[in-house]
Amino acid sequence: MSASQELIRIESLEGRLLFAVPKKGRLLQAALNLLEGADIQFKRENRLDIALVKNLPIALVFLPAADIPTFVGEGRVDLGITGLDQVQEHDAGVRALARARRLSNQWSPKGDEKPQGCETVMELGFGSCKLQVQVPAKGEYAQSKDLIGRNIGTSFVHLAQEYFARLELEAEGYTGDIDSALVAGRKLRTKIIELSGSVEAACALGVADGIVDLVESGETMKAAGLKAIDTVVDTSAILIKSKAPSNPAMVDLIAARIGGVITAQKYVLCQYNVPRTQLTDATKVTPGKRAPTVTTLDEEGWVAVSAMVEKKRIAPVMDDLSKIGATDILVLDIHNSRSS
Ligand SMILES: Nc1ncnc2c1ncn2[C@@H]1O[C@H](COP(=O)(O)OP(=O)(O)OP(=O)(O)O)[C@@H](O)[C@H]1O
Ligand SMILES: O=P(O)(O)OC[C@H]1O[C@H](OP(=O)(O)OP(=O)(O)O)[C@H](O)[C@@H]1O
Repeated sequence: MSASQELIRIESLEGRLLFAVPKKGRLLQAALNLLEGADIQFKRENRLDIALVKNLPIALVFLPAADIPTFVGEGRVDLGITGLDQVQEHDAGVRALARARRLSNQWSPKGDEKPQGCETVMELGFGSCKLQVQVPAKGEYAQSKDLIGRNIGTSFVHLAQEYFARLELEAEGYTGDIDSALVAGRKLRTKIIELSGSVEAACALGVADGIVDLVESGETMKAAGLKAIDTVVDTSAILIKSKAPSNPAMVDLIAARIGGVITAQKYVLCQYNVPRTQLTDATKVTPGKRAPTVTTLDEEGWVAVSAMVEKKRIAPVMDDLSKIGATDILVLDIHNSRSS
């Protein structure tokens, strides 16, 4: 792209809310599905990492999931979709930088003028996995503390540093807060080795004694001959916003739309008829998200009930309703929803 085309693009961002979306990897497709459900319409040109939204004053910015907390945290981008693990790693990095500044006396108590950091708006219901400490399945290490003083391979360097600092301090009987201990210039005995991918290979290749990496099904871990011995973070995808968004009303609108899509994905609508005498029992089975809707049927002693039920619970709920005497039980998909 020529410099002038680049300029036109940057100018066309003016007045638009910037929304960061993972550009590849595990979160990309689910994030795109959410945007589609929220009717955020855009066309991503080949190789361009910015896409203007056609029907709203928004621009999507496609970034690596690991960088999104930095852009949102510094207020360069208003909203973002990424993993909680990435936000926590970023926050741990900010703490490490602050400690390093204090140690070198470059720390100013006033801090920067702009509010830093990002806020979680909501969990998005995908990208669930665990950041775990893993060791060779047939090796000598049984607990994380056995790895103190050893080599640890990870892409989550700052979380791993804090995790092992805490372990080392516990092993020494230290009960104060770890930040003060680290600010006091305490050196980590465990060596954290930064790796950018294929972390599971590090033990077999002799680079590391243990690793800290993500586990979902456990297939990759098993294939590499590793086992998990502790969890550092239980993570899933989240929507984050900057502490000083350029257009708070637009942030709220997008959050409400995305929240509606998530609710629609999570719930089904269950409708049934039940004798009025059984209504109390039936509404205990289907209390609804807020409350069930009950209408009188054109048949003496019967009512019709309609309630939202979590998709994953619908089969036992239908069994219970049948036992109570409910009939004509229907389950309907919810296309979209809005609760406020
Ligand atoms: N196996 C998994 N199951 C579910 N979610 C995952 C899984 N692996 C990663 N994630 C989530 O997706 C985020 C991005 O990971 P992913 O491996 O897709 O990154 P990436 O941008 O492709 O980077 P990299 O080039 O380092 O692989 C993670 O931070 C985590 O929140
Ligand atoms: O427990 P599992 O279901 O096997 O998933 C875990 C793997 O998924 C992620 O990697 P990904 O496949 O996204 O590739 P990457 O190593 O390039 O990040 C993660 O880093 C693990 O390697």
